[in-house]
Amino acid sequence: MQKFDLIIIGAGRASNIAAKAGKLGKKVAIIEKSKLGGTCPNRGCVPSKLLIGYAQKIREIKDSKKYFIRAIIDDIDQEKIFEQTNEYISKVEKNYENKFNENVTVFKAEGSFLENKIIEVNNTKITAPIIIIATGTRPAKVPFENAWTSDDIFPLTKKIPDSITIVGAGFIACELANFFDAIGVKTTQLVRGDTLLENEDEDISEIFKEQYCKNVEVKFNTTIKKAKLKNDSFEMILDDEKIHTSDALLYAIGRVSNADTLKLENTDIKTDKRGFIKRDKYFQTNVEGIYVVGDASGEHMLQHAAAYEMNHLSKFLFEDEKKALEFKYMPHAVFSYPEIASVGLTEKRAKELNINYVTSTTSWLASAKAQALKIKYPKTKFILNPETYEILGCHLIGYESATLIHQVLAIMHLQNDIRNLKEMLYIHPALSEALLPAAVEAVKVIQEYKESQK
Ligand SMILES: Cc1cc2nc3c(=O)[nH]c(=O)nc-3n(C[C@H](O)[C@H](O)[C@H](O)COP(=O)(O)OP(=O)(O)OC[C@H]3O[C@@H](n4cnc5c(N)ncnc54)[C@H](O)[C@@H]3O)c2cc1C
Ligand SMILES: NC(=O)c1ccc[n+]([C@@H]2O[C@H](COP(=O)([O-])OP(=O)(O)OC[C@H]3O[C@@H](n4cnc5c(N)ncnc54)[C@H](O)[C@@H]3O)[C@@H](O)[C@H]2O)c1
Repeated sequence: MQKFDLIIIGAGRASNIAAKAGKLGKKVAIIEKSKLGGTCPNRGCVPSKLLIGYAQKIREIKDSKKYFIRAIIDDIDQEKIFEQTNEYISKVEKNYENKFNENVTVFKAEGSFLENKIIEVNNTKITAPIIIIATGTRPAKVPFENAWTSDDIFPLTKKIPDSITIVGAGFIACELANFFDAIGVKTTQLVRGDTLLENEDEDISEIFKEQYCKNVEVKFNTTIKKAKLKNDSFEMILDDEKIHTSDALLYAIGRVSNADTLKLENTDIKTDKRGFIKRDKYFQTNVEGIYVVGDASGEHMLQHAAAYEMNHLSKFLFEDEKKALEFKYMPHAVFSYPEIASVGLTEKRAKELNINYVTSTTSWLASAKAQALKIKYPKTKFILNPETYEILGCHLIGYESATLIHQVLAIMHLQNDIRNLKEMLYIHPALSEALLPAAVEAVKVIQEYKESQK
């Protein structure tokens, strides 16, 4: 049996914990069955955002008539787009290998538990007093043979399709369908309900739907009953019995836990109903010394959440941080066209929680920079506690929303009071200034509420 100070299963974001522990002189084993770096740089956030960069540029050119410019796109070199993205992916693993010093042993194989503190990898038994499970998720299984998931395009090794059908209405479907449509692949998105991005605040997802469907062809309230690949083309029968065809079919219908690969039945570790590993506020499973972080916990499924957690866990294990990490506000963004960013409660959630709240929704158009973008829909919606001025939720839709939301986040993290957003100084007429009238309106709404309570 080989003995280590620390074993990590899953070399996604947890690679950073291994590198840090190695530098501190700990004897570390890190086990990875696929590529070092995990989902985000190999088949997730980074390559998908590289693709979205092309889509963004193409959309701007296509929109240029608003600026009295008649621009014609002569050619989009789809091959080059994928070649460059594939090239980025091909370098990830080497970069990660270079993070580790001689104290870190990398096992390139699937790891699983023989018992609570004993792991088997490559027919070797290894043990450590501390084990971190950071095994992430994989795409939900596709219901038809030869259908793709996002893993099949990162890297894309097959022929670029002339047409694609994308099933789903969440993050991945709305980011990738926008991309494929923008680069000239005939794209159809199939949605089983009548909303896109159903977890966003309702007002925001409505605006999104209206704008997004101006570009991407979306069929709502439909599913595929049967699908078969015939002569390099998918023939699909939809639930209204209509036939739909495309070269490729991609499912983006959520992700599932990888915990089923760990042979947890040999341990006392408990999972929830969805198969994600349970943990306490210190990220510890019900077995002492075994921790679970990142997507493997099924809580946030976002890279910045995984990074935040893992950074905290390494301070907790190897420095003097002994407090639990509090995720007060977890933001996210959808990098589609339009772009959405959001933090905290949606109005629907506030209603479900039966809490006292008020809302304010403001257009960005008071800002000259926003006007210069020549789009009318950008909005800021706040959900606020009218007693305390606390920002409970903030939802943005419009150009660079993911960037803009950070000033709201900063206020929420420091001293959460919407009046701070109103009183701060803004550069005129930066796009960020669009949040000033939103804060002014939000404070007014709260004051009107307070008046009404007198
Ligand atoms: C297409 C796509 C786009 C995304 N875009 C964004 C975005 O824009 N912003 C954002 O915040 N998040 C995004 N995400 C989510 C983000 O990628 C994840 O939240 C993040 O990668 C989670 O990191 P992790 O380290 O917890 O898990 P992972 O990075 O998934 O790492 C887990 C690793 O464990 C390995 N593993 C699993 N089981 C075993 C085993 N038994 N033995 C050995 N190894 C094992 C896996 O091979 C994997 O490498 C995106 C995801 C996808 C799929
Ligand atoms: N910008 C970002 O931060 C970003 C981008 C991409 C992915 N991600 C992460 O990756 C995760 C996975 O993304 P995703 O888009 O696969 O999941 P998701 O949970 O965002 O969306 C899944 C979608 O599939 C639909 N769906 C589920 N089962 C279906 C079925 N059988 N038939 C038809 N539709 C079905 C759901 O209604 C939903 O619209 C996200 O939860 C997110 O955490 C984040």
